[in-house]
Amino acid sequence: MRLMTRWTRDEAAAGCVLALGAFDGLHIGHRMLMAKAQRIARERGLTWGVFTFANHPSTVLTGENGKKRLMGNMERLSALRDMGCDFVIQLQFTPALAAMEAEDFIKHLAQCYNPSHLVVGFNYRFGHRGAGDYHTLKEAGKRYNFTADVVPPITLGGETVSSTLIRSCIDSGEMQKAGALLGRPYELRGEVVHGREIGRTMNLPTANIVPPPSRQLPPRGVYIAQVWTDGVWHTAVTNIGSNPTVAQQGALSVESHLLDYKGDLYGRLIRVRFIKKLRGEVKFSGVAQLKAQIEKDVRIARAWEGLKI
Ligand SMILES: Cc1cc2nc3c(=O)[nH]c(=O)nc-3n(C[C@H](O)[C@H](O)[C@H](O)COP(=O)(O)O)c2cc1C
Ligand SMILES: Nc1ncnc2c1ncn2[C@@H]1O[C@H](COP(=O)(O)OP(=O)(O)OP(=O)(O)O)[C@@H](O)[C@H]1O
Repeated sequence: MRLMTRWTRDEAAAGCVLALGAFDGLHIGHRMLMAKAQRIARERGLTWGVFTFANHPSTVLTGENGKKRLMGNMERLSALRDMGCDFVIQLQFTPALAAMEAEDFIKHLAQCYNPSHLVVGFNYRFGHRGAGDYHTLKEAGKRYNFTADVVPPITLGGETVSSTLIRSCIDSGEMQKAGALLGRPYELRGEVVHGREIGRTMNLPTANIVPPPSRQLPPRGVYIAQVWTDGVWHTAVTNIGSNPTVAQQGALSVESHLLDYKGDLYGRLIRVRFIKKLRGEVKFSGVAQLKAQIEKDVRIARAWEGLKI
């Protein structure tokens, strides 16, 4: 899979099928759209690619920090590669790009990548103040020699799937619903860093990661989780919080106790998948009470592991 990060003419892309969008999280709606782009490309013997942005457009459009991300760029690129994508055009969304008129945007797209077909969703907007939509694309295609397809809303349980809906599920701890909309459990990745090393004194060692501030975090509390390390998924209990029982003003940490795992994880890359929220974070009167509660959390996770409920 090739990665392009600039608006430059790319002869190799000529004639391709292109899927356009912000594509944060690669949820089941995004995947349906991409499956369509891939199917059309394969039927016509063409390559297919994704046109997207390295930063979420909201980082420029809202003037604040923008929407929290459901996926890091590396994670997204590796998922797109696994989906069989031939190339990704991942540009920086800048104020200049936000100010580009819809017609100019199409002109740039046509001149740089010369696609023969575009695939967008029903609510895709582009150009200054979101003036362009799929009608604009279809019309412009007559002049720039491409056709365009629009994907109708993909829904789940009567709701239109969207990155916004998934963010709000994660924000309220509805991890099972978030997982259903994503088509996989919500995941954070990171290198295991050193904590206070109190966990091991309770016989409950934890692997701590520090997700980037740009990532959407589930609310503070304890979760049944799965942790990936060295190619194996382990059932785990994960706490997101500041450990009020043992810390005065602890920083927020994401720490997982892997069931039935012995080994040194410091410095390793782990993936933490959030399956189900069990409870909120509690300030216990002492370490003994905290330990008893975590052991209870572990028993629930073990029962889940047996049943996979
Ligand atoms: C499953 C799980 C649940 C936890 N629940 C709480 C909690 O409710 N209250 C709390 O103060 N700390 C909680 N903790 C955090 C512990 O205080 C922390 O793991 C312990 O102090 C070890 O920290 P360390 O990794 O910095 O050594 C929890 C940790 C885990 C793994
Ligand atoms: N549920 C869906 N059904 C069909 N197409 C979709 C769906 N969700 C997104 N798309 C399309 O996928 C592309 C990427 O859209 P985008 O990343 O803005 O998705 P989104 O989930 O709607 O995000 P947000 O909630 O942040 O607006 C667009 O072409 C969009 O129209």
